[in-house]
Amino acid sequence: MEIIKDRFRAKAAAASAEIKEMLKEHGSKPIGEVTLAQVYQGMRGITGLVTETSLLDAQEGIRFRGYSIPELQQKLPKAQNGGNEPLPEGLFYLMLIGELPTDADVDHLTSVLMRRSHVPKHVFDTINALPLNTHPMTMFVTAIMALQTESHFARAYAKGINKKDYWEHLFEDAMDLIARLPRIAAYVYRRKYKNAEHIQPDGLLDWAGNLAHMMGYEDPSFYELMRLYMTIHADHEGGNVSAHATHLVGSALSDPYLAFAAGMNGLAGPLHGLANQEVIKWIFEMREALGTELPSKEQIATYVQDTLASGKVVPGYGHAVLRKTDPRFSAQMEFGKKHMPDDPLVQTVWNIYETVPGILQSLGKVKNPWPNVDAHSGALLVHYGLVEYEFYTVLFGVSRALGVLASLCWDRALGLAIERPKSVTTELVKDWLGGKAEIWGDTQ
Ligand SMILES: CC(=O)SCCNC(=O)CCNC(=O)[C@H](O)C(C)(C)COP(=O)(O)OP(=O)(O)OC[C@H]1O[C@@H](n2cnc3c(N)ncnc32)[C@H](O)[C@@H]1OP(=O)(O)O
Ligand SMILES: O=C([O-])CC(=O)C(=O)O
Repeated sequence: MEIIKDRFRAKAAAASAEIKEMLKEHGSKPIGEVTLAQVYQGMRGITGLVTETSLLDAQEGIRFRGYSIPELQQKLPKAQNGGNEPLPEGLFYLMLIGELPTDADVDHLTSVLMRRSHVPKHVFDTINALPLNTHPMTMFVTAIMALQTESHFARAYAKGINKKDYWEHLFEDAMDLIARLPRIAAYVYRRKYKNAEHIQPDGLLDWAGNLAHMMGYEDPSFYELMRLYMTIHADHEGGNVSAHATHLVGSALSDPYLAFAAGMNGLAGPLHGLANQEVIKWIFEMREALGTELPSKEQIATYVQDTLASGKVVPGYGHAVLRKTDPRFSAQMEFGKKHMPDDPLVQTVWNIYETVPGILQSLGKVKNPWPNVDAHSGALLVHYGLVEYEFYTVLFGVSRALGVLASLCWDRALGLAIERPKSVTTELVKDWLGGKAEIWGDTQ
């Protein structure tokens, strides 16, 4: 039995008992009011979910179990050969268990993931059956679905299991899936862009380092970037599209492969995770239109105005919850200053940062004019030669697995219910406004 599962069992049992008591005493306490506008506008600001792994503050940004990104960069274990960036395995441990891991905990987790990382041949055959022009996110999700044959949870459920034991089987799937994703992502990358010349995993490397290695990158600072990237993209509390979709589908007791694939289909949307590809595409198009590698701030401003005038969003800017510069953007900016301060593409990202917020602010309707995580990531990747921007969201997805699958373990361990909010028709809303109907659902 792996130590991490025993620790999770103990933590989840204690939390479950505490929540039961809390609900017994306070379950009928109102938590807020909902306006009609919120119902029509993406439920923004409605508290309706519990997610233990991280919490987002509109001003400060994300905290994972209470720790900010700079704190994690300081406190999480690093790669042994002089690494400076946190190992994402450590973040996974923190999100799952709720405590900072020791170096030994992370070492153990790395070896557990390595041991579970085998991907069956039919998954590769499934990827190979897709036409080469398939988007990498479609290949990635298709491979995850093909891997569903391996679900312990689905097998156990078909045989018949006690509700109390759901999480035990789900946990196995979550660990297996996280272990296998770097291999799948690297396979997609090399099939689509590197002549299908695949690279075997290196049993001595950490989870993110191995991903870099299997993709064919050998620069140690790219390994460091992957460790940082996989850490900062992992979780963003529960209401974002990928986390919410995973949670929602998992609430029907669809196994973790099915639930995670649903989350990844959401991540593939341009207003969510696909924005990282859109950002770099937009910058490349701008450079081409202006005929320069390093557009001036005035040129950028004009290009932004043109983008807005054509009815498009400026990718990488704005956020549904955040109201300041995303600390994930700042962490990447720090990385850029340290490793590639003179790179013209990275400098362009910084010049855009000085130009766009003022313009968006002047529109008067954009609630957050500041950059999000996706505004920066692509430029760092291009620096190391990873220019195939359609692949970027796959990297985001590998990282996001850590948060949403840790959360799924919590969902089942806490016995959370199938998600099923009430919806209404506009017809009913009009009747309600006219005093002819009630609108609330059964709250019991
Ligand atoms: C990992 C992530 O998912 S981070 C987000 C990645 N997505 C992007 O970067 C895409 C660009 N940004 C956006 O489209 C939005 O800011 C979102 C989707 C992130 C948030 O959406 P919302 O919460 O609805 O934003 P908000 O309440 O500020 O929107 C109000 C108006 O401002 C517009 N707006 C918001 N951001 C931008 C932007 N970057 N460029 C232009 N207009 C924008 C909205 O489209 C909306 O316009 P409308 O009233 O004409 O429909
Ligand atoms: O929180 C959100 O809605 C989007 C986001 O930044 C993420 O999921 O990382």
